[in-house]
Parts: sequence; C-alpha cells; structure tokens
Amino acid sequence: MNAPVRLTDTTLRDGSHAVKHQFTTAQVRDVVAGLDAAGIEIIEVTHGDGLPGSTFNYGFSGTDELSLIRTAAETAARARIAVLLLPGLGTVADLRAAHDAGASVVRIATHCTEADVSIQHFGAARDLGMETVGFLMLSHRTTPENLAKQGRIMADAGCQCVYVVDSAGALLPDGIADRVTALLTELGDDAQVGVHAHQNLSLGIANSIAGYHAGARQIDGTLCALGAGAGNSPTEILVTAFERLGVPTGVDTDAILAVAEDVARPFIPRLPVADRNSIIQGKYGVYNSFLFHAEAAASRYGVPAHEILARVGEAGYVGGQEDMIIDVALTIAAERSRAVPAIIG
Ligand SMILES: CC[C@H](O)CC(=O)C(=O)O
Ligand SMILES: [Mn+2]
Repeated sequence: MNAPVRLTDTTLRDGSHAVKHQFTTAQVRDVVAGLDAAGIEIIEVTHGDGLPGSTFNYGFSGTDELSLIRTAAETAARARIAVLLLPGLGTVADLRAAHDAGASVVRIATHCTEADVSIQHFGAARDLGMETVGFLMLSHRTTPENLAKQGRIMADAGCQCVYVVDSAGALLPDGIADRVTALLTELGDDAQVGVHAHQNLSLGIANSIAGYHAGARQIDGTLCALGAGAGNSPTEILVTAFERLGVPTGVDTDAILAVAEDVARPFIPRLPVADRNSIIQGKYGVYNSFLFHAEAAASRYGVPAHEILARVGEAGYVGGQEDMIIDVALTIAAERSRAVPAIIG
C-alpha cells in the first residue's frame, strides 16, 4: 500500500491572480461545495497575494476576502479552510480575523531565504490552534541545503509542513526531488514536506509526482490549473494521476472532474496557458504573480512583456517588488527611444 498524499486545492487563492481577484461569493460557494463533496480536505481561500492583499499595489478584491472565507467555512461540511499570509503584508491581527471567519489552517509564505520573518506568525497561529504550513517561495533561487536550513527555522517556530514552492514554475523534477529530500533529511519527524508547482514548463504534474516519490505528503493543485502565470498543477489531473499510481488521495476522480468541468470552467475568463510570457517566467525564474503587472506595464509603456519579464528575472526581483516592473519597463522604453535615432542615422 502506497503512502497517502493530501491534496490542497488553492483555486480560490492562487486562482485569484488569474481572475484579477474578482471571485464572487456565489463562485466560492459553488467551488467549495464541489471540492468538499469530491473529498478535498483543505481548500485555500484568500486574495491571491494573501491576507489582506486587496490594495492598490496588488489589485483590489471584488468581494471582501473575509466574506469569502466565511462563505467557504459555512459551505464546507468536511473540508477545512486555509488562508495564505505573507508577513509584512499580513499581520497577526489579519490572521486572527481570518480565524474568526472560519479558517483553521494558515500557510505562511516567505521568500526562500527569509524564513525568519515568519516566526511570530507561526507562534500566533499555533496559539490560535490553527494547523500551520510554511511556504518557501521561489524555491529554485536557493540550494536544497539552504532551503532545508530555512525549513528548520519554520519548523522550530511551529510550522507543521514546509512546502517547496516553485513560484516561477522554473524547477525540473530533479530540482524538486532534491529539495524535498534535503528538507526531509533536516526535518525528520518534526514537519511534513509539501510541493506547490506551476505549469510554466508544463511540469506541474511531473514535479508533483517527483516530489511525492521523494517523500512529499502534501501537494497543491487548482481546478483547470487556474492560477498565477501559466497556472498551477490541475487538481483534477493530480487526482487522476495519483489514482493511476495507486496513491490514495481520498478524492473521488469522477467528482473532481465534474467540479473542474462544470463548476470552475464556466466562470474562468482566460484559462492559464504556457505562452511566451509565462514560459519566459519559467526560463528566467520570475515570480508568476508578476505576469499581469508586466502585461499592464507593457501596454502602458509600449514595450514587450516578455522583455520586461526576462529583465526582471535577470535582476532577481522577489514578491513585494512589483514596483520594479514599472522601473524595468521605463528603462527598456528609454533604451528604445535612444536607439531609434542611431538606427535611422
Ligand atoms: C503572492 C503569493 C504567491 O502567489 C504564493 C504562491 O502561490 C507562489 O509563490 O507560487
Ligand atoms: Mn503559486
């Protein structure tokens, strides 16, 4: 008998990026009801950038996220509701408000080398009796050994599962497996290890399976891949692939296929796709939630989004540095305007 894997569906959080944070209460109710009935245990519901992401910088939510969290918690009969929190944007007060609204799992996300900023949030979450997950974002940016040291900081602070988060869809299966192995070697029985994969190089499922074989026991997905950049590992394919592997997920395959096809797909305005922009994100390791910011800057300043994204990747900007996308776009526009006379002359 293979070890079971627990799937967390983050359609209503990572997918928020792909709908520009415009989820409605009715959509949340329908998606949660479907996921819950299919057997998904953990459903994440938050603004795409975490609590309280609804801001000028990250994009305003169509519906207040605490209302969405409350709706999700009231709808789910068995599933538990998770929220995402990035320390610095979200505070302990935001965590308490989400807990009051019905969230019982928190996923605390930091850049892969900055786990120490999460310490007080893990402590507060455990004091509230919440289950805790640590998200080491842009995990490709550091070595497996360093990632493991960051995981140790999170586990010592009260984190119960440390995730390899491939925020740019930049990792190949060996890169995922090496990071999962390093984390498990460091953490032993102190915490589980999870994988959150993106589709920029069309490797979300392969990377998730590689992570499972290396020992990851929590894996993320979204319905129809709805998520930032090229989207996430599709939950319905994770369920089907793990069924083929003989790995128990506790999720009914026919039911999850129906939720993806009949509930999620009709309201998705633009299905995530591995197009030039998002493949460039995978190639240069660019944070996936930068995609729409780069596309907006591209049309505003008349420069190609893929060039902006490549420069952003070379510069190594991380989440929270969205303003630098504008800076890069302006730099490219200035270079181009200086280049024109030289070409004509
Ligand atoms: C802004 C948080 C980010 O979207 C978290 C995540 O899903 C990732 O880094 O992939
Ligand atoms: Mn993501």
